[in-house]
Amino acid sequence: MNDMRTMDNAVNHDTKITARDVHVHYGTTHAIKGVDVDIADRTVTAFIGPSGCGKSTFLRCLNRMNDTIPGALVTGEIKIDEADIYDPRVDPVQLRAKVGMVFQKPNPFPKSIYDNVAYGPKIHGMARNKADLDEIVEKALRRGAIWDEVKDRLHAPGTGLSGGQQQRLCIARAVATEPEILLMDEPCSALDPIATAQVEELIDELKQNFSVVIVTHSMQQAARVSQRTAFFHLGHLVEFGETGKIFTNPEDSRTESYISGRIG
Ligand SMILES: Nc1ncnc2c1ncn2[C@@H]1O[C@H](COP(=O)(O)OP(=O)(O)OP(=O)(O)O)[C@@H](O)[C@H]1O
Repeated sequence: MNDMRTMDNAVNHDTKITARDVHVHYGTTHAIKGVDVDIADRTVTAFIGPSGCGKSTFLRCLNRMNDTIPGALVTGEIKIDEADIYDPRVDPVQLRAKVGMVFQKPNPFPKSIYDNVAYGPKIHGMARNKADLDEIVEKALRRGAIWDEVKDRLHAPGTGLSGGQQQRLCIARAVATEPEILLMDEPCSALDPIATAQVEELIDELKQNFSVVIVTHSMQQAARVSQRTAFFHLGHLVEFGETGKIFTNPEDSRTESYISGRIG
């Protein structure tokens, strides 16, 4: 692992997240086994690996979403910008504003398009008045690459949009609180190829401002959108490095088997 980290010169951004010896247990299931990783700032990092290997579990460690799962126990150390996110003084709600999340299935609130995006900035006291809030909503919808499609129907329900539009609305909602990191758990798995291409293009733009970590079942997607890839297998982070290298010249035979379709 250490060799992989130092050999990986493809992205030179600073480290945003460090994880050391992270383990996750769900009751008697040991889902994550001693993961060490450094995730770079303003970079797309993909988590790949066979079903059940722990990708989503590890992703949820990064904004303490596992706290909400009864019986889940996370140990080890995870730091964002050198600060331990599991320190008891950290408020998980504030943390999740800084580390936004987009889920597999688009999940807009049963509210208007405007209110979906305005909700987070409102509860975090980001707007002094209505004009401020309007500006925040517009900026987020633009960053979500959906402004042009919704600007004339901001007060229509978010649930009335197409699946791909709903997912971009959810991305706009996630970026509205000005997070620094965006976690995406298979964000395109419910989308058709056109909507998938739009979201992938958006992910590419988002990396200018955010660290993006994406769980994907599609190796093609990982290759298209990410600069770094982590391959998980049976709860271990087997290999982590520059995406091109992972897909063309992996070090570990398990990675090789997975990318060539022999496991998974
Ligand atoms: N809420 C939970 N309660 C108990 N066990 C869980 C829970 N979530 C995940 N697990 C277990 O932890 C392990 C890792 O699951 P996880 O969903 O993180 O894998 P994954 O790689 O994201 O899988 P997939 O690609 O199928 O989504 C599996 O054995 C799974 O059954």
